[in-house]
Amino acid sequence: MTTPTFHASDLTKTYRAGEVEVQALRGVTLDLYAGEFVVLLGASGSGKSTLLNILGGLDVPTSGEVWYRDHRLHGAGERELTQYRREHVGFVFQFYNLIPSLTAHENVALVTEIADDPMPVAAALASVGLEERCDHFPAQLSGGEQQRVAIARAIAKRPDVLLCDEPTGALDAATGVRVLAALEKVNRDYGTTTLVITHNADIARLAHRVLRMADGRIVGETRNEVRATAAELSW
Ligand SMILES: Nc1ncnc2c1ncn2[C@@H]1O[C@H](COP(=O)(O)OP(=O)(O)OP(=O)(O)O)[C@@H](O)[C@H]1O
Repeated sequence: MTTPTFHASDLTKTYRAGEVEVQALRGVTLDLYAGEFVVLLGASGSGKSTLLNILGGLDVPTSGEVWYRDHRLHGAGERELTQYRREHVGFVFQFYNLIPSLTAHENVALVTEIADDPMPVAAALASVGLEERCDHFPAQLSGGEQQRVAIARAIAKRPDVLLCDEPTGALDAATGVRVLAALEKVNRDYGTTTLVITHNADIARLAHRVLRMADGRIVGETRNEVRATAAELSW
């Protein structure tokens, strides 16, 4: 077995708000491997975003270990986590967070200007099928197109890892399929290790591996011997 890209062991996360404690993760152990497309399913509140945020260096666990290759993420300081995110991780969220006053090209360029070895902006937009729309502002693009710009922005710095939290959550099915096709293509073309959180079990058919969370734990894991393509999905 190859060395995992991510290795997490017995992760817990407790949020405290005044007197109230919420145990968002209650002992998560998981390995993710280079080039995998993994879907993380689970009910609202089961801990999916918390886990994604810890893997992405946006948050730190309360206890347990989490490694990205030889980067120790548990106990890392803000500076190290910022550098880790900048060098290795692309994020895609439910809401695209594009800057309204910048064109699609300029939104992606914001990232390529500070990355070490970025792909050309036009190539990033072409890989999500938006080369013709580079001069459009977000308000001139559909929700699905805006999300594809967000994916182009996330991949333009050639991250090793793409972490996607409900990337189709705000989209209708037909539009969501095009966004998923873009994620599938990025995973295939660049070998980007991809983790997608969704409530939608149908989307799990795209994955190499499907993890299910409940109540702060991983409670199930399946592997798709035959993966569906995005075009075959409907919900
Ligand atoms: N910053 C925070 N402060 C306090 N509690 C939090 C915080 N973030 C998450 N939680 C709580 O931790 C638990 C897990 O939340 P999380 O967002 O990881 O779940 P989720 O599975 O991603 O849910 P959803 O599908 O609704 O996004 C929930 O009970 C949530 O209310």
